[in-house]
Amino acid sequence: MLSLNRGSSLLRGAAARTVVVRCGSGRRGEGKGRGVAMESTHEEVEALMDPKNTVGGGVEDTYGEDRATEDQLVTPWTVSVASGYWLLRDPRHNKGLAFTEKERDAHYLRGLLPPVVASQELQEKKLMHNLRQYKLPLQRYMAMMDLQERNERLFYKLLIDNVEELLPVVYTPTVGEACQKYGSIFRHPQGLYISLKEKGKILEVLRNWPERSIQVIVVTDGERILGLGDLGCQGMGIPVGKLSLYTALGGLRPSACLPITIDVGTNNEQLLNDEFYIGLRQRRATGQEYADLLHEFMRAVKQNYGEKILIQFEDFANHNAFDLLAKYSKTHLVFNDDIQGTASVVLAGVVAALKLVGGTLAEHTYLFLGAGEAGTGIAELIALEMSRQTNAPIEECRKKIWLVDSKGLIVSSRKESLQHFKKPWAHEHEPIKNLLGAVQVIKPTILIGTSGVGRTFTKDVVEAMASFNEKPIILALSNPTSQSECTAEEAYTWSKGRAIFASGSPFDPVEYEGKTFVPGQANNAYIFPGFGLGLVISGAIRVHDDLLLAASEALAQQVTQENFDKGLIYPPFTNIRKISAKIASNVAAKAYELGLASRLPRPENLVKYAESCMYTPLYRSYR
Ligand SMILES: O=C([O-])CC(=O)C(=O)O
Ligand SMILES: [Mg+2]
Repeated sequence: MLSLNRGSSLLRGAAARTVVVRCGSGRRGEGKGRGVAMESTHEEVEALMDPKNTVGGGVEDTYGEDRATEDQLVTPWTVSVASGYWLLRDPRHNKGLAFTEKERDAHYLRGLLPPVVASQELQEKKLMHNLRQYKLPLQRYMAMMDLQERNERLFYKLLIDNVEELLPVVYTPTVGEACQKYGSIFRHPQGLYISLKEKGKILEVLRNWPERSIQVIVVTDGERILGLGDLGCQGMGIPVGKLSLYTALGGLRPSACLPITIDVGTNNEQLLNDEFYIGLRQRRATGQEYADLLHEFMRAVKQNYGEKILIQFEDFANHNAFDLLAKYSKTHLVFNDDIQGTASVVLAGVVAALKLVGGTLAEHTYLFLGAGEAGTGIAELIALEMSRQTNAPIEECRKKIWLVDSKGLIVSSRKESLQHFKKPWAHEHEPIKNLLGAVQVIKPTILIGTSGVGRTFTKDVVEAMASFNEKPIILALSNPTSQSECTAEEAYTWSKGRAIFASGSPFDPVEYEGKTFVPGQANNAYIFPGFGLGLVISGAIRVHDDLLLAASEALAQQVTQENFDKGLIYPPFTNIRKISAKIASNVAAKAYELGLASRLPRPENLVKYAESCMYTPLYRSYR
C-alpha cells in the first residue's frame, strides 16, 4: 500500500526520479494476534490499549509509525526509483551489460555503459571463468561478495547454477577463513551490527535497515564461529553466508533476509590486539548485561516485524545458545541452527545410512565426541525419533546414546559437575578417560564427531570402529575442514574402504584400491533453507520438535538408489531447490496439522506452492 510522497530524496537532474514514499502502511489481514494463541509482553499489551495509539489489534503497522504517539520519533521512509548512474550502483536492480537498448533509453543509461548488450548467461560464463582464475579460496570469496554488492541477481544466478562449486566459496569452509580475516578484507558493510553502544536504541537501529518486509533474521554474537571459536564482531560472515543460502537453496527473497551480528565484545586476545579489528575493543559482556541486550533485541524484532518473523540463532557459545532457545521459543518463532538444524540433518543421514547397514534406530549404539550444541542436539533428536518408533520412553532411548567430552565419557558419577544440557546423557558406567577407550568399551555402530577439534578420530579410533563393525558409520561434523575430526581419506583408508562417511565440511571424492568413494556433506545447509521456507509459507508462529522431524524425514526420502550405490547418505546439492521444496512442504504440512500455521486456507499442493514461492534470479524487464 503506498501513500503520499512526504519524504524528500536526492534528485540528480533528470537522471533520478522519486516516485513513492512508504509510511505507516496498514495492511489488513494476516495481522498480529489473530487466530492463534500468542504471548504478548505486558508492555506490548499496554501499548495496544493506549488511547493515543491510532492503530488497534489486527492491523499491521510494520513501520511503527501509526502506533507511535505524537511525542515519539519515527523514520520517514522513502522508496525511490533508481535510474541512470545510481541504477548501475543499486545491486538489487543493476544488470550491468545486460541492460537492453530500450532500458538504456528509458532509464538514462546511455553513455554510462559500453555499447555491447550481453545476456545474463554470458555474464555468468565470464564471471565463472574469472572466479576459476583465482588460486586462493579467499579471493573467490571476496569476488563473490563484491558481486553480491554489485549485481544481486547475477550473484544468485551463479550460486544457484553452480551450487556444488560455489557453496564452499560463500559458505563453509571459506566463510570461516573470511571471518578470521574479516577486518582486513572488509570493504562494504553487510548486514546489521548491533553493539552494546546501541543499547536502548535497538528499535531505531532496526529501522535504519532499508528493507521493511523482513521474513528471516540470522543472528550471531560471534562467540563460537564454526569450530573456530570466538571471532567477535567478525562473525558477521556467518549470518551473511547463511542468508545467501536461504535465498539460493531455499528461495527466500534476498530483500526478506536480514543478517545481524550482536557485538558484546570478544575474549579473543588476538582480535583485541589487531589494529584492523572491526568490533568493540572490550571483553565480552556477560550475565545481566548480556541478557538485557539480547532481550531488548528480541523485543524490538517482534515489535518491528511482527509475530511471524523467523529468528535463527547461529554460532552462539553453548551456554547462551541453550538459554536463549529455551527462553525465546515460548514467545518467538526461533530455532537454533547448531542445535536443531544440525540435529535434523544428521538424523536424516543416519536414517538413510540404515538402509545401507540394516537395523532400526533403536538397534544401533551411538557414540559422540563433543557434548555441546550439535552433540546433545543430535542425540536428543535421535532419541526422540527412536521413542516415536518404538513407543519406549525417551529416557530409555537416551541410554543407547553415549557422549564423550573433554573430560571423557559422560557418566553418572560426573553428574553433579555437568552443565545442564549434558545431564540427560550421564548414564551408569565406569569413568573412561578418552575417546579410544570409550570406543573399545561401548562398541558403537555409529561414531559422530561434534567436538570442534580437528584430527581427533585417529587411526586407532577408526580401526577400532572397523574391527567390530562391518560398515562403521563415521560422521566427522566439525567445521571448517581444519576442525574436521578426520578427513574423508583417513576414514576410507583406515577402515579399508568399509566406512560410511560424511562430514560437515566438504571433502573431494577419494580413490581407495581402485574404487571411488564419494563422501556426503552432513551440513545443516540441507535443512535450514527448506525448513525456514516451510515456516514462512505456512505462517508458522512457533517451532516444534515435530517440525524438525518432518524436515529430517523429507531429506532422508530424497536419497536415491543411485546415491546409495555410491555410498552417499545425502543427495547431492545440485538438486537442492527441489529438496528444499519437499522439506518446506513437509514442515508446512506438519505446522498445519499441529495448528501452528496461521496462513489460511492451507494450499492444497504444498510442494507446488513452495516451489511457486521461490525467488528466481533471472533478470526482470524494466518498463
Ligand atoms: O556453518 C556450517 O557450516 C555449519 C554450522 O552451523 C556450524 O558449523 O556452526
Ligand atoms: Mg553454525
